[in-house]
Amino acid sequence: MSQQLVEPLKQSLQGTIEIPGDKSISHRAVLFASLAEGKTTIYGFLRGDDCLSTIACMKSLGIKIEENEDYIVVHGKGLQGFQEPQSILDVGNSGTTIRLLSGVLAGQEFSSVLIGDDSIAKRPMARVTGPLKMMNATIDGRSLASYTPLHIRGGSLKGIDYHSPVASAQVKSAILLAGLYASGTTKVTEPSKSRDHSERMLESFGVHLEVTEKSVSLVGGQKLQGTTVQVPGDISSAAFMLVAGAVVPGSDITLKNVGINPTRSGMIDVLLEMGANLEILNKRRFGSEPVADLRIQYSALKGTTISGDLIPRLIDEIPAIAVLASQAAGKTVIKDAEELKVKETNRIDTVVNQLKILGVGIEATDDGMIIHGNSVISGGTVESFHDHRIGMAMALCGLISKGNVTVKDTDAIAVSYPTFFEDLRGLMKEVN
Ligand SMILES: O=C(O)C1=C[C@@H](OP(=O)(O)O)[C@@H](O)[C@H](O)C1
Ligand SMILES: C=C(OP(=O)(O)O)C(=O)O
Repeated sequence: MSQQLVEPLKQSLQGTIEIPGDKSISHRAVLFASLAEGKTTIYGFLRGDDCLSTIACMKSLGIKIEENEDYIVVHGKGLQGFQEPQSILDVGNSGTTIRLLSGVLAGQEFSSVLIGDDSIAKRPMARVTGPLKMMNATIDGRSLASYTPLHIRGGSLKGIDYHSPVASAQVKSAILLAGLYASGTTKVTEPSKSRDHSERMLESFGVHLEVTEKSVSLVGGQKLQGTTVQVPGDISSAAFMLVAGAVVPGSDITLKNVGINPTRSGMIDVLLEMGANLEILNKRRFGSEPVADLRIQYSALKGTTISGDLIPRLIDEIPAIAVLASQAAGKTVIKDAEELKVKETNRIDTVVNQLKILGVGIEATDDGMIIHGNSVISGGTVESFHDHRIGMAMALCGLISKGNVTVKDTDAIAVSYPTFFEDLRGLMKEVN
């Protein structure tokens, strides 16, 4: 098993790095480009394990994808261009791949089987297979298609007006993708707005959608046209570097080309609320997505409460936020975040249990956690449990601990941020 020893820093973090491509947007770029007619060129694609799983699945469905160092080219075949896969489609560790792909496969007359790793086997699929079955897809799987392996045979779909019980962009996107194949209109309404990358990107491929505060609808049969996509840096990866800059004394770092889509930027709101010295510089657009450079300098922080509609805007950043909160003055309360329980691990349990091992004052609650600030991180050995975000959060602790922190199973970090340790080391080199 891979592991990394992180030693307490004797210096501050300084310098500028470019954050790797956004994982959510990279998945969508390959998937939508495959559904489109003609060629799509994607710049800034994240070569993380999850997005590579999406590429592998699209190749198994007969799509030609050229992978170059700086860009990839997808030769889309249109909505009806996929071929029946010759073998099982393996999504690895990626919830986004299996859920979005299920929406596409629901529109295909052929049969496909989807599996993933041990983590995927525990993640709920009924939230996607339920509405897809309402649209007429035939889907089987463990516990009535609640868990993998999933067997999907689609075709002849009808549009639905679906009220999702969870704010989930994966659910919303899967239904909208199936909606492209359905007769009539498909509409999804959510309890709070989830990330809207699918809506923005479908529009740039030429699809017309009706968007309101909490709902999206589209009419089936619309064609996608190949285009060029420039993927912004992933704010969920940037979050770990932002926390490092905020908590390592004397630090001053700049992260370039970070996506600041308002449905994803809850981390920025939280940092500012906690008193971080954060500047949002050089705001501009990469296609339909807003980006900026983020400069963060070490400063005193205070605890906060994070709840309600803010949660979907920072759900993947909570492991990083827990580390940030451990260094703030006072208590930080995170609530309404039950969704953490169904990520790569139960992130309420893994964050709380691993941070406790390192000496952080932290308690789990039913829907989140309470983190006690001014915690002294003593050091020790912790595990990622093959959850990339847990691995990175624990590594951050090593930078500010009294003793060394050993993080086990750090290979998992390649799921979303393959150059994490390299980038951190880069910021250590450019020293005072
Ligand atoms: O659509 C996406 O790209 C994602 C949506 C979120 O999941 P849910 O849709 O389950 O909320 C997020 O946690 C995940 O990392 C990526
Ligand atoms: C939950 C995550 O991803 P996915 O659902 O795609 O596995 C994540 O990246 O934190």
